[in-house]
Amino acid sequence: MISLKAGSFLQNNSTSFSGISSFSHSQRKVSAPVVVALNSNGRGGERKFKALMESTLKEIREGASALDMDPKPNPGAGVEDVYGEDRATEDQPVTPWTTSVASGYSLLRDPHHNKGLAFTDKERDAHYVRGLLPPAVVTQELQEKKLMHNLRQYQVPLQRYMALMDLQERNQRLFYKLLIDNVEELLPVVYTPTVGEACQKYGSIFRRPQGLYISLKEKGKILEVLKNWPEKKIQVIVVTDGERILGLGDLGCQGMGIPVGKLALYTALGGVRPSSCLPVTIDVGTNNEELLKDEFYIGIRQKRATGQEYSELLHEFMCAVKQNYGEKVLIQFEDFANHNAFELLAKYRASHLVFNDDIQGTASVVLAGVVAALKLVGGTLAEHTFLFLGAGEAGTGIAELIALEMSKQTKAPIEETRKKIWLVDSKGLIVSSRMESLQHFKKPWAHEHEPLKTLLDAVKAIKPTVLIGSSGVGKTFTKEVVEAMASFNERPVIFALSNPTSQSECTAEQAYTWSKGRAIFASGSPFDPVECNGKVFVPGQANNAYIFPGFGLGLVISGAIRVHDDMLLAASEALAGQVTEDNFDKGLIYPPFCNIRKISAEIAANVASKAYELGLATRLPRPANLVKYAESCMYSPVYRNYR
Ligand SMILES: O=C([O-])CC(=O)C(=O)O
Ligand SMILES: [Mg+2]
Repeated sequence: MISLKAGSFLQNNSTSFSGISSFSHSQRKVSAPVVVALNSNGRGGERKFKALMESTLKEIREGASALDMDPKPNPGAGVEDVYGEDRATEDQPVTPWTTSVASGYSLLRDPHHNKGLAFTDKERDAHYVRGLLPPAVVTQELQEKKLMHNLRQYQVPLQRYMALMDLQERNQRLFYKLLIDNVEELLPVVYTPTVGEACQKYGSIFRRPQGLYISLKEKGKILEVLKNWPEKKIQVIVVTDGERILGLGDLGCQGMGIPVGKLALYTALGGVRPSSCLPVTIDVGTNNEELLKDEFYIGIRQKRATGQEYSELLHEFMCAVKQNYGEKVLIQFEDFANHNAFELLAKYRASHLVFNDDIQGTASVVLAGVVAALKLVGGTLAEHTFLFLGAGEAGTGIAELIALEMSKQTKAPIEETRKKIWLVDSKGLIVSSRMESLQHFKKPWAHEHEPLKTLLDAVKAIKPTVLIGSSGVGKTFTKEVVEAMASFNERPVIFALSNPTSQSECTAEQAYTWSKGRAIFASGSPFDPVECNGKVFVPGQANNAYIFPGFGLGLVISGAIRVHDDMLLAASEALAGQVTEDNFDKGLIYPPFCNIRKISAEIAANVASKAYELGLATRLPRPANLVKYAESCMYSPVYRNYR
């Protein structure tokens, strides 16, 4: 039994040699190695293993609990916590059935436990790392200071990205500490816009796999592939098929940067622990000719599979995930092309815990921004008129959520409230005479109007109070468009949502100068503050990064089994509620990102509360104070002491 377990450890971890050698270390001198208890459910075949291990592990168990657990409140003896792990208590210590062992050199090479120069002298002795490090012992804070200093030396954003990815591979806790403490500075590096460039060059900068690759070659074997992933307790999966990466189009297998980046934010911004996160890229080929010809391309070299071949692979994936991780694992769809995104969401929302960030997350964050903006411009939602450029996932997703909220507020049927919202696509204003040729997700927006070809014509005819860009095409909010908005609105609300920065419909500077400083502006990718007529304007970042980490945390802590639209409204309400008077005074419609963990806890609590109300939560009893509970569940990147 032991050899079987050791074998599977060998198979699943590239540290095979160290696994064996330090395991024998552990038999020689049991208090020496770092031992990590992964699970204590004592299931089936593992029982025997547990019994066999029991005597050996007795002495080293103290060390185990020091490493395994985050310093969090104990929800009760023998109680499974939200991470599905049993917590040790005085009368009921954790009894590990699976161990992985790392000490000495392999400990320094293990990003989950490596602390670099922060290993104390005692730890260096106890864990066989003495002499493997230079003599200085430093704090995590000093390491952080040094890394930030080094990062700032790089002028090229992609170099910063690569340095951060290296850090994540080297020392996970330090990576998250850096990200959490410097969120405003580092978000544009690990996320939009730099992550877009990283995906474009992913084949060249690829060093180590950071997630699972499921290609057509894995058809029929997806369950096995999932089992190859070293972590077993997965709670959040972000999956892409790479067909519409940000506004950059089809990047095939190189879209992996997106799930990796999104999940880094799940941990840093939402506190979901890194070991519970799984990035996945489904590779069904790419229609990107340049990539197909690129010798460094890392995906399968063929045109995209479509139709039955595509949906069978996706279905196998969805079933395997549920079979392997259960009902409560969240699957976040990210950057799928429109045609698949809507279909996948509709197909799986009743049977799986699924969430499409581009449709639903973006909708929730924009609704929050619009609600906050109304405090500055006045009027209720239903008193405003909305015009979108772009009728894809983001555009129709936002439009629908705004219509839903309007309908809740006014009690008017949603068919009525939709009439306050107009969409322009590549063929012009969406109107009823185009109904026949429209894709199904555009049909609800085909209102009675004469056909109009351009955005400018539509702006002049519809006279929207709120203009939202979600087209993925940059520079489309021209001077004429912004000036037209400013001609009939005292405070035009303008959201340029497309990512990365190169695809933004206009820049912050353009919005402010062309509107003579009157626009209330937010964008998907970050822009620096702008000075206009002697005044400084701080643009908002209407990015789904405000929502998905807290939203996911809310689902996790309540054990939700399905996503309901009311949860999106709950998330949106919580976010809008975090904008302070002080923020409004500065013209801000989103709270600053530096408070994001607090914001995420509020969002999580509101979402969890809705899950309980709707009877979709399985974690019982409901914690009395959901905000406090959400905060207590958040991952802390502070180093642990290894006794
Ligand atoms: O990643 C982002 O910044 C927002 C997003 O989901 C997208 O643009 O597809
Ligand atoms: Mg996206």
